[in-house]
Amino acid sequence: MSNETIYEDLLELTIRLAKERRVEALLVHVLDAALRLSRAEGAAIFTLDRLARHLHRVCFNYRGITSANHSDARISIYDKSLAPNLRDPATFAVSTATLVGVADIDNAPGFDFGVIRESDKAINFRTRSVTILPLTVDGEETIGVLQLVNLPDKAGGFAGTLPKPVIHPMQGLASHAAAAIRNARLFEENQSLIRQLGRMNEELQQENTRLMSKAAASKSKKPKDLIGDSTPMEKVFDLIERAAGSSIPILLRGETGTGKEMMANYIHLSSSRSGNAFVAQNCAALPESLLESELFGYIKGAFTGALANKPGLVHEAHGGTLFLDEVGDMPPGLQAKVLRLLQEGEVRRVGSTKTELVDVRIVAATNVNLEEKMERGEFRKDLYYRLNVFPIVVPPLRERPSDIPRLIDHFLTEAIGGCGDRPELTGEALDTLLRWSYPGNVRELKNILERAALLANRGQPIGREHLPVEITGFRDEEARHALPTHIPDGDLKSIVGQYEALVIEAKLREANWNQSHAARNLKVSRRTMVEKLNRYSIRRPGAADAPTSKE
Ligand SMILES: Nc1ncnc2c1ncn2[C@@H]1O[C@H](COP(=O)(O)OP(=O)(O)OP(=O)(O)O)[C@@H](O)[C@H]1O
Repeated sequence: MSNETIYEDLLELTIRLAKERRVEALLVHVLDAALRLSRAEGAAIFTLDRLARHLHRVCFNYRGITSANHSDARISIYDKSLAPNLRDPATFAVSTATLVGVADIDNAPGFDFGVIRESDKAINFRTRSVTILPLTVDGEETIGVLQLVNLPDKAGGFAGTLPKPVIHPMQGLASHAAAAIRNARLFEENQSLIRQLGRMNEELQQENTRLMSKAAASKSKKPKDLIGDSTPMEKVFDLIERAAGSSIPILLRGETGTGKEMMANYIHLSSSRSGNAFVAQNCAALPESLLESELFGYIKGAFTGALANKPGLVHEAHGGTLFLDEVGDMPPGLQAKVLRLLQEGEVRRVGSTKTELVDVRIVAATNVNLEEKMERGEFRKDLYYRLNVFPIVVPPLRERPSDIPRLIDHFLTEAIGGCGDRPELTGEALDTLLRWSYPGNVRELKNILERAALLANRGQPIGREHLPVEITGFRDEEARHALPTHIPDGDLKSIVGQYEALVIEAKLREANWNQSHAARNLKVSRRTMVEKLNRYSIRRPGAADAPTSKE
């Protein structure tokens, strides 16, 4: 092989190595070039592991039998007594960073060729001579060895070593190969670190999002005076928070006094509109014409007394929230106007021919059965469907008794208005409050406690005697169903009559003396109810007349 060919080969390899970033492909190039240059029968590359304890054969080409995979073939750098293993020619070359050339392995007593013979057996090969070049980077760090086997000898056999003119180029090849292998490994490590970092980054981002949503949830704008941590109320708050981000209309449903207005306010506070106004209007409180001018405003001269233009509540709520309480009682004429506001965002002031655009979110509330009203033609279907996009039902207090203790605490603190100590409750009074069914819901509890706080002497606890007779007249649910301990003498009809009177009275108290309500609960007609009230002379405490008329 001429010098020119050698250098051309080396140049080509250098170019290839510079381009190749995959370690395996690079090893194959190095072996090819080494075989061409040395004309050896086989070549292999061994590299040191991270801890420099073993040499691993990572690639070989013996008479065309190749492998570029990490194989199990490995040689220990240290012997059992942890001294460097200098008997094996490869570990000797790597430990001393010197070239080893053995022309005949059967006649080289200084070395142990056990590993070579073992691997020969595995591939049915016979190694005669071996030349091992250390793979050293920058003349400092040895990362492995290049092993050439069966170099040609002058006699045409394979007992040769590297001819002198090839030693130098071969060492050049080894040092290029060492640098390229190290760089490719660094590149692969970098890639895997980048992938690892990417995965860690993704995990961090997920964790961050989780923490942020947790923080957002704990930064909930729920006002402090909005009490409720029972499961039914948690569900309500969850729905509110879900809907808060959008501007869809919300319909709050629930009995009177359950806190619908407070919820409406909370919806507003949780939304992006919280910087603008929250405006509430009770639709049952005003006659139609007044309600219209209140809601939509008027222009000067629209009616007697309209001395100047006046904006309506919708204008005031621009950018914010308009709460329409008792929407079920909205007069039919106005329902069409509210529908237009909902659909187009358009309003027209009383007396004006011009329409204006406003941006308001509508939250409506009702304690009546809108579906029944719709059936009776008292509530527009289109408005119903438009309002009922996101209904939230606020449960009655009797369905969330676990909220009662905190509500009691809250209202008693409120009742003293920051003056003096909050009154205590006797166990009996607390028991009574916990057992009551609250037809008037939270508002009723609030009223009971405000009254009791006034009645109790300062410094004295609130007892049963400070609670309304309507509620102390009751025993608990079980007692109501159990037979009384004393059954009066008499015939069955009169005994049952006495119980009937007691039951009717109890139901009336429960319904706040609303006869129709009590009749409905007892599933009797109102006429039967009135008859029985007269028969048993039942009347509301404090009422003078006979109970035959309307409530
Ligand atoms: N969860 C609550 N925490 C504290 N106070 C409450 C709560 N719910 C209701 N209240 C109080 O009860 C009273 C009635 O509440 P609100 O007016 O919001 O009820 P509502 O359902 O809108 O009643 P209505 O249907 O009669 O208009 C208010 O004084 C309110 O402060």
